[in-house]
Amino acid sequence: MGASIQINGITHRFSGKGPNVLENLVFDMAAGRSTALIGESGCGKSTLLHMLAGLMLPTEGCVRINGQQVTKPHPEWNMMFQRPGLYPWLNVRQNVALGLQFTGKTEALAQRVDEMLALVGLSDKGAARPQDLSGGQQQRVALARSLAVEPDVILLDEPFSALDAFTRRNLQLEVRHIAREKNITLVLVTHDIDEALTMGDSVVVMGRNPGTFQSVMNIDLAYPRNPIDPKFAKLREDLMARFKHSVEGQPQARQTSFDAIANNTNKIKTPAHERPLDQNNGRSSSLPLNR
Ligand SMILES: Nc1ncnc2c1ncn2[C@@H]1O[C@H](COP(=O)(O)OP(=O)(O)OP(=O)(O)O)[C@@H](O)[C@H]1O
Repeated sequence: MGASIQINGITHRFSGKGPNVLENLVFDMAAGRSTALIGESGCGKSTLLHMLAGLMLPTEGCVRINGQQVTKPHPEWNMMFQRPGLYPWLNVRQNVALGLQFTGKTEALAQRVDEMLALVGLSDKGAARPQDLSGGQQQRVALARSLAVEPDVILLDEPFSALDAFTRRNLQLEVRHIAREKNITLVLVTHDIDEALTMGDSVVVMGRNPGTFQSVMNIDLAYPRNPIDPKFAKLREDLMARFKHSVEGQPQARQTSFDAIANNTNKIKTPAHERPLDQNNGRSSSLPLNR
């Protein structure tokens, strides 16, 4: 399991004469790595994620997963959204089984569903209806459904943003732990700097108008990561500075965006951690550094 992802010179316009929404994005993700995308609202994070999922094709360039050009969705490249997307007329077990049924992986289905429910800590909720579960439990069901098909890739579009802080943190740790155990490649879109630092092996900061990759930070911290660790705090400070730089670099800089992110984090003043972009995974990259 696990798949490498190549973002290969992606430029995108929604209409022929419209502006570039994304411009010349280049990035490689190794199999089993986790990459967090952060950036101002409207910089194109979700658009890019939809392209990784094969739900949308770029105007120029392409996405390759394990070397194959992505032209349509694939059952083993799973997307999880802010809303869990469960079917209310099915119980938890039936919701988890759905992914397996869609992909035709019905061998030992009941056993597989049991395993997945145990993995996400919901063994006692199989007969419950989704609407009788908490928001965090519903996201766990969605996670179990995603994991059941043994995905190579999970794409997360702000999946925990509607949850309370405690549940959110537990799920961040659990999803990262499970993905590491199963060598699943993760791509996470988030507005939450601590979430990016908790879950990402790399954090990519995007700029807006058009959407570009501004800088990449490799996060050399052991898992599980703890926001009160001084090293975590240093990385947070650096990432905040990079994010602020990306906002100020925009033609129409919007300080409010930066403030919104800044208010999401605990501020601890420490020197910045730096790692050059061209050391990313030991590969060269054409992304511009933003310092
Ligand atoms: N179907 C569409 N047609 C035209 N423009 C679109 C379409 N979808 C998105 N856009 C525009 O593309 C840009 C990027 O949108 P996208 O949703 O990818 O940004 P985002 O970074 O995910 O934003 P947010 O953080 O607010 O979710 C925005 O300017 C948006 O208005």
